[in-house]
Amino acid sequence: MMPSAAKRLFTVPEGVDAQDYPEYFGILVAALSGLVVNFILFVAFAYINMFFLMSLSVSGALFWSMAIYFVRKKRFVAAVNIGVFEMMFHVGIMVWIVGTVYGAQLILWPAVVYAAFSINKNKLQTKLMGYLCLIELAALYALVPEQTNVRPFENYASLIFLISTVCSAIPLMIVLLSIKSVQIRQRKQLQYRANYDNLTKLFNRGFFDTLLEYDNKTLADGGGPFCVCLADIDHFKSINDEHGHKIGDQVLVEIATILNRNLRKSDAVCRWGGEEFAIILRRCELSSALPVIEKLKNLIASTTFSSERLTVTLSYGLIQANEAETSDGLIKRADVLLYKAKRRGRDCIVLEDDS
Ligand SMILES: Nc1nc2c(ncn2[C@@H]2O[C@H](COP(=O)(O)OP(=O)(O)OP(=O)(O)O)[C@@H](O)[C@H]2O)c(=O)[nH]1
Repeated sequence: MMPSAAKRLFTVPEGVDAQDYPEYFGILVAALSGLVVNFILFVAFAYINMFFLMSLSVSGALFWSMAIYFVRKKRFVAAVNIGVFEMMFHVGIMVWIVGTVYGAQLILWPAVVYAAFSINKNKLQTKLMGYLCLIELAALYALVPEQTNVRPFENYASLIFLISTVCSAIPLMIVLLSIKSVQIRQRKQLQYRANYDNLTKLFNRGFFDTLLEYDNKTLADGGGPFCVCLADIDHFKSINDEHGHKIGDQVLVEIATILNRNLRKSDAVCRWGGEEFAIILRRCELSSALPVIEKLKNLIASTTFSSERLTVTLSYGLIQANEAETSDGLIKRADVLLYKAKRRGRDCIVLEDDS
């Protein structure tokens, strides 16, 4: 079982959005790794009585603890800056004392990448910190004389260099993979927002247009027939006016759920506009589409919506797609029928041959 302090540490603080989780955990894991590394260094230096380097590890641990504190306080930029500063400071002094042969300077590579971590950090600050790390790296190579005789490490230079390489590569990988997961999550979110309606989670109009064009092409290429239905909530304005927008939103979401659940997987439903929905019924003619829409109409009419237990009806315009018809033409035909349904007193389905 995870001890309660560790559990608390990995419990995301209130106010951190799900989209910021990779950033939060990336910074937290990097800071915890920094803390652990400094602890190990402290023990190692204590073992060989190197008191100054021990105190350096203590200061390093303090900086990483501060970084953890800031990330918990949702101050991601401050946490990153403290981490980068710790790495620069620590590496600079270490290399000044023991030289470059032991590879402590390699930790500046993950520092460059870590500098770019927080999304909220401005570009100039990120660039500046990255370049400072690189300038420090170059300066250490240029100014610090090579030393291979630092006691008691004189016979272990290549082994310590290998350990430094691994210890630099691991945080580099952690930071790069965290940045990658932030990127993937953001791309998925963008794709979702481009295709779906935020409130009802149905397809949005833009994506529906694309589907409709595809279905038109399929029909022209000899694919099966399909139907399109436009449906609009009746007197929705009065629901908003009498019960408020929040209840109006609830009604929209609940209607969307009914439409989605009661259509086949191969059909498609979208939020066409404010209180209007569009449906594609695939591989069916008007005679089989009508009972489906009638079923939806009856289901909605017999359901009570929202916490206010409202009854709601919709008006419907239903058409079958003709060959060589544009998406715009299809929607216009369905819209004319929907308008007719409204004029007929609402809560009804209108087809083209209805007089
Ligand atoms: N709550 C909520 N209301 C919305 C949203 N989008 C549009 N509306 C409302 O939907 C209402 C549409 O009103 P109208 O176009 O007059 O239509 P109606 O009252 O449904 O009347 P008919 O369509 O003629 O039956 C307006 O009051 C809009 O503010 C939304 O996302 N949430």
